[in-house]
Amino acid sequence: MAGPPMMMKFTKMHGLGNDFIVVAKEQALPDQVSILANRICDRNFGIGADGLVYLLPSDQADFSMRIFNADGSEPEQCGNAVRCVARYYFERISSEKRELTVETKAGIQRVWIEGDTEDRQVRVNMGPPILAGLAIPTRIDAERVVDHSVWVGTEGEEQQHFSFTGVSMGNPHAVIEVKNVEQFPVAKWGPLLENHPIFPRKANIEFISIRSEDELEMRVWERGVGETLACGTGACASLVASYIRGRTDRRVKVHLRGGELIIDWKETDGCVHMTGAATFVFDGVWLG
Ligand SMILES: N[C@@H](CCC[C@H](N)C(=O)O)C(=O)O
Repeated sequence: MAGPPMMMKFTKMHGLGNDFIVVAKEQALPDQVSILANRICDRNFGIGADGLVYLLPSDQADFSMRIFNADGSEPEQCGNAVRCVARYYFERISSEKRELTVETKAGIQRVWIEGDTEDRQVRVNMGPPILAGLAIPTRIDAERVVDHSVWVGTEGEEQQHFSFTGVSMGNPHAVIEVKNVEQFPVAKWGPLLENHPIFPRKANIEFISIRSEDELEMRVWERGVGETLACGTGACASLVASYIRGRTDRRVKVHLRGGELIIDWKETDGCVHMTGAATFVFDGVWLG
């Protein structure tokens, strides 16, 4: 661990409005990186972002990525951040190859840089979903957690019933189908579900409405962040849950508040591929 940076160069990027402060060319994480993430992601007193992302050296892949949520917690995975740092690496560090490998806490991922600068898309193989209850993790000892009932609310207050399907894409997700996701009070029920004791490491909560067998709408309450405009792993989890519940095909377009992602759960190897935009916003210097 290195000492805290006084001045730190960063690049602001986003994947469909899921925004990150990307820090590259450091050799190691600074001390107290969680406190830094919490301060720097603050939208009033910091730069403002959903997460702080470090692009670091790796001896197993082209580079490694560590991400910290806005509350300072470190998730295992982040689909939109992987796509952002892959684009960063390709355009700012080495454009030698369009197929890259990225080491994350959830394993090594393969990423493809597709299209021209104007219309650049980034595809990532997010690996196979984890469906076993205890592995997601949930407190349910079952091979799959499909349409499992939970009640949320506090004693004396309004109680609400939900049916969720559990999926891990390296990080834990609970997917809930609702009638009209656009009108759904995500900020009311999201935090109660995120912190429900059925999820020992909390969970990201996706609320979805199915448009057709190949299109769905999704809003997300992210663990450690709150409602965000998009979530890559959440979109993958939503497709997996919808397919195993017989509600969609294996390939869908996911409409998020910040844009669209194409999610494809390949029959050949059981891996979930995600394709979408990753966008540069600006470069800056954090004065700590
Ligand atoms: N926005 C992300 C997921 C970020 C991590 C998440 N908040 C967690 O704690 O698991 C994505 O694009 O996947």
